[in-house]
Amino acid sequence: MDFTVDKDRPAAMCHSGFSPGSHVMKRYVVQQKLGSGSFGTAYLVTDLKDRESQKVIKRIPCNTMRGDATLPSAREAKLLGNLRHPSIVQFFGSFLEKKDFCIVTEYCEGGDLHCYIQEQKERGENFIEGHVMEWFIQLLLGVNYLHERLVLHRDLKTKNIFLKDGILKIGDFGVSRILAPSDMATTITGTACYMSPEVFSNTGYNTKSDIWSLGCILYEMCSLACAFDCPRWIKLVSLIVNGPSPTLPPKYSAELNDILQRMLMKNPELRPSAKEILQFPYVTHRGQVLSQWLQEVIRQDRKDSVDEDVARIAAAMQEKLHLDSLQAMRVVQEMAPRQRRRIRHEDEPETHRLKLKRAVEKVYEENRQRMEHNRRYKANDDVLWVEDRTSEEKDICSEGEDSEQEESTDGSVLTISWTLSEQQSSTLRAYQSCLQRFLDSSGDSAEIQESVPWDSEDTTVSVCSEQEIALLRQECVRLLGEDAFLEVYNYWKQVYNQQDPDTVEIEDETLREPQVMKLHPHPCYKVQQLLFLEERIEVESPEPSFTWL
Ligand SMILES: Nc1ncnc2c1ncn2[C@@H]1O[C@H](COP(=O)(O)OP(=O)(O)OP(=O)(O)O)[C@@H](O)[C@H]1O
Repeated sequence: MDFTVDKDRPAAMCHSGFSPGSHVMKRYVVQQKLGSGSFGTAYLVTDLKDRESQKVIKRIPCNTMRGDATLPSAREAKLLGNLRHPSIVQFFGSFLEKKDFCIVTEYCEGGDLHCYIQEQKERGENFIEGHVMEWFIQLLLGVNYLHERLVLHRDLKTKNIFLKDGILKIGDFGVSRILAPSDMATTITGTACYMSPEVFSNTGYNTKSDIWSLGCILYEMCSLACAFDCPRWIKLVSLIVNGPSPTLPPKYSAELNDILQRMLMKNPELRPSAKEILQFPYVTHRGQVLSQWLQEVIRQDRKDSVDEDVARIAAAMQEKLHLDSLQAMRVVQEMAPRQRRRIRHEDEPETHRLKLKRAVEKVYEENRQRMEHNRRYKANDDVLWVEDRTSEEKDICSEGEDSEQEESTDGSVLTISWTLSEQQSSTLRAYQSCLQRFLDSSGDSAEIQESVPWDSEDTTVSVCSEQEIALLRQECVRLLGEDAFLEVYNYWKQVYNQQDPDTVEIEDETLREPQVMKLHPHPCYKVQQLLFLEERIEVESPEPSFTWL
């Protein structure tokens, strides 16, 4: 449903890229291309000036940008660097490479949430509620952080959420700002199925519009399908604006479904803020369980690293003793039989050494067993989560699970998916302290130090202007070429001029679907958006003149 283009992309849209092994800005070595999206191409790179860490460079052709937007874009990019939160993909900087604008961000090795959900869908299993709740809380903390700083994301979707060290991170919010710092292009041309009703009625995009999108993401995490989806733009709009809100599958709790319904209220004023959602008793309870569990994992991890040190020392001692014994044996072998008999009686130090060796072996074995016991971690999954299963879920999940699980004091089952690396453990510590701070302060925002003054005071922005529509039209022409654009545009215009564009049977020969729509569905979908917006701008009243279902 969104406009990700790669294979589908017409030749006109292809642009220059980095080749693997090449150096960029004498600092980054390109490892591989990660993929292409609507705005540009993402590459995995090694940063030679930052401990050879892995980062992502997103290369955006300047012709994708609105007008001469590079200067404001650079300013926006600089401001993005001020945002630091465990649930937000870190933005490192930007530069111009030839004629392309490049932004450098943190690399999230777990890929994006969209792919993760697709894989789960292929397995035919839903995520359990504990898993969804942990992700949801991570996203709420990130969105709350942005909103407290008066920053709107404007393009929240599963493709813009990444997994790193088992934590979900909101990314790509910079791209929309950087591409269109002075207008709202991305608000109207973003991914349609996450758009809120107010975007279509042109009453302004605000923090509550992000909440709507987050609600769509919550639904998708539970149902493994889009909350609102339809191949026809006009029908999709009608579903979002007037259709009923979807409900979660019955396996999820009434509390979670209630939260979803509140996030998907058609009237943005009735939707709760991220902070309010975090303060709902059900979410707070889950947050507390999660925070305690994280504390335990961090404590355990510290203890494990001490245990590892003890084991290393024990092993070194054992090796030293072994070498000493070999040395002693060689000396003894070189002796005459009489000499050997004599020293056998004087062999007190050797007996002492054997005792010491046995003691060290015992400590070593104890340590090994303890470490094994402590690591009741599963290595087959790339996600960190606390299970809080119903007994039925426990039965289902225990089939085929060979990892040991422990009941915590409040009955939740604790599971961690890996042995923590230094980086993972520091991410978890940052996340735990951020969650705990929120729980302790009940969301008190007095601590905000820096503010990123992008969005207006009330963080409401208009969503559509004639200029925007002109730009969208230009983009459609660029993507499809003039002739194909006109063919698709005229086709949809005629379809929409029918009495009920949704149900009309297209019998008229002149209304045969253009071939290009099959070849390049994503750009053609944009043409539908264009028509919708043109219609919107023509009418004075905020209500669209289409026949709504
Ligand atoms: N920080 C990152 N860490 C890991 N993978 C990333 C990162 N940023 C982007 N990617 C991956 O690179 C690919 C291209 O991403 P990009 O953001 O350009 O497009 P998209 O999000 O797929 O589509 P669109 O731009 O239409 O939203 C995707 O597969 C995405 O998962």
